[in-house]
Amino acid sequence: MRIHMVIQKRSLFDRLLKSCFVQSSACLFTSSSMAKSKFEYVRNFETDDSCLRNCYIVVRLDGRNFHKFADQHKFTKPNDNRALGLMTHSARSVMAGLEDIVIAYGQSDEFSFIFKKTSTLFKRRASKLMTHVVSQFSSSYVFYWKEFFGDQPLLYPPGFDGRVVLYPTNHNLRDYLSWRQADCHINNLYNTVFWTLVQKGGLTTTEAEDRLKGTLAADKNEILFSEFNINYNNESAIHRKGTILIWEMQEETVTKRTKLPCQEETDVTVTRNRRRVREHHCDIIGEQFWQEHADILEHDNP
Ligand SMILES: Nc1nc2c(ncn2[C@@H]2O[C@H](COP(=O)(O)OP(=O)(O)OP(=O)(O)O)[C@@H](O)[C@H]2O)c(=O)[nH]1
Ligand SMILES: [Mg+2]
Ligand SMILES: [Mg+2]
Repeated sequence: MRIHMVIQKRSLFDRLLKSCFVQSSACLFTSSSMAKSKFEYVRNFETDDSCLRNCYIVVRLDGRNFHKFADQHKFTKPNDNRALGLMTHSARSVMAGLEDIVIAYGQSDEFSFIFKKTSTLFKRRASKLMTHVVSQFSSSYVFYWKEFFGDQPLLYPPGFDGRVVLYPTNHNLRDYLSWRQADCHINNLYNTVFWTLVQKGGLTTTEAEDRLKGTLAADKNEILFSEFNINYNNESAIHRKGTILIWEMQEETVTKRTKLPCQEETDVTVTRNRRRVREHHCDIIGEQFWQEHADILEHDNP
């Protein structure tokens, strides 16, 4: 009985204390619109992560543990076009929402988004830029999953990591993109030979691995050509080169039904130029792509 009383007193005391606290803190917020709460100082713990001016801002995301994710969702080997299509569709959704992205490049489970040098989006704060890109991409990946994978259910929520890298010159940025495309080429050539040896050559995965140990690109091309009559250069460009997304002006013709005063309703054809994201699967290491799309890169600073 005594214990019960003590507990009751204690909870009454707690409630009183709580109500006092709520009233006093409410006071802090409402007494004057200029007043700041005593907690305001914690803002100062935030660090300034704004990206250096005059640099391209690259946000690269990459699927978390996609080796396992691909196995569990029965991705075809070495390349799954449903998976690549979904990656590209999600990247388009990122670009559509963030117009300062001038080019994006994707392969395998990764995508890089390049913001123009002069972008002032989110005050160039790295964390804001990166989280917007990665969250928009991730939610799109899940949202559009069924459109690409049909009856294959999504078994668990996939995750993507993100990083921000700054490149001060066009030369650096082009080398960055060349690095990613070279990576795509190296991995795809290896995977193509590896899975051809397994799927068409009847080798076990261990035997195929042993066979490829120490081989150069020329050796891999030779195995494909002489043993399987496959010319690697004729393999699909999306797998060899990856995916490049850029903005391009596209003429769009729409028919509108209009009615002028004192006239009957008529169909009027209107043509306008619209900015659209276009997909390419070409070489971006050489000069040609950059000459054909000279507006992507800004002039280097003097
Ligand atoms: N079968 C198949 N697997 C793919 C495809 N695209 C990506 N993957 C898998 O995804 C992996 C991506 O490589 P990484 O990003 O280096 O490795 P990860 O397993 O995602 O690991 P972390 O990125 O470090 O979390 C590849 O090694 C493949 O196993 C595809 O089209 N088909
Ligand atoms: Mg990954
Ligand atoms: Mg990867």
